[in-house]
Amino acid sequence: MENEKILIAKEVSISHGTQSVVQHIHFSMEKAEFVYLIGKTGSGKTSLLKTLYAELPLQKGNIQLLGYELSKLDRKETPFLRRKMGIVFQDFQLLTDRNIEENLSFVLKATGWDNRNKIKLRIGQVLAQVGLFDVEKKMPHQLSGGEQQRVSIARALLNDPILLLADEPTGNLDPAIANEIVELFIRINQGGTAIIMATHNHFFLKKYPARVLWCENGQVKDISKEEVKMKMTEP
Ligand SMILES: Nc1ncnc2c1ncn2[C@@H]1O[C@H](COP(=O)(O)OP(=O)(O)OP(=O)(O)O)[C@@H](O)[C@H]1O
Repeated sequence: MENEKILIAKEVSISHGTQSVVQHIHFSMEKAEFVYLIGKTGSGKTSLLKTLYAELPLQKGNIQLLGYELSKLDRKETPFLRRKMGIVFQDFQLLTDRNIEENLSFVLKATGWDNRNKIKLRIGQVLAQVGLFDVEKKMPHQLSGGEQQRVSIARALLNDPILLLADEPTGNLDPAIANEIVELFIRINQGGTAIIMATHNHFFLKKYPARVLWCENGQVKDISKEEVKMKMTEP
């Protein structure tokens, strides 16, 4: 269906104890959209992504996400919501004592996969999707940072998510590798997966333009290409 909304956030406020992070924000997202969530350190990007991933309970407002209403989410429903999403972190978060195949099969087994051949096949598919071959038996430390981030993206793709959340996924990578990772996200998005990529790096906006949600002063707002240009020239 065209213009199908996968996320509708209304009157959402997020706080940590008495510290308010964002107030009364509204935004929505359609199927297969690519959205940058841009904002300085501390502006609330991670808190918003954690709320979407149901890691932080939604205290104020409503978020309809992939068929669930987060303000009414039952704890038992959380794994089912998460199965429709993938998440990628700045620091990869691979299990350092297991090889790549074991890192990925761990997630599949935890989400109900039990057929060894199907598990092997799926792992090969997602690794190929992120451009990695013959890495199954390697340990995370035997891979470069960029390769480790590709593995973590492969892990996020295992259950064919509708929405991928990426929190500063290029923060630990040098610029050339960071560009390759953004290009990979764009390819994944072109395959139909919606993506929210949080970053404080404005340079991607110029090279890879897309919709921008700007996070500043407790607000999260859609901004136009012109506003993006103006913000990028601000000191
Ligand atoms: N668990 C927590 N307890 C208390 N305050 C928190 C917690 N997590 C974040 N904060 C505060 O909330 C505000 C928003 O933080 P958040 O991590 O969401 O911002 P961010 O835009 O993702 O920043 P960064 O780019 O540094 O990750 C900050 O002032 C931070 O100190």
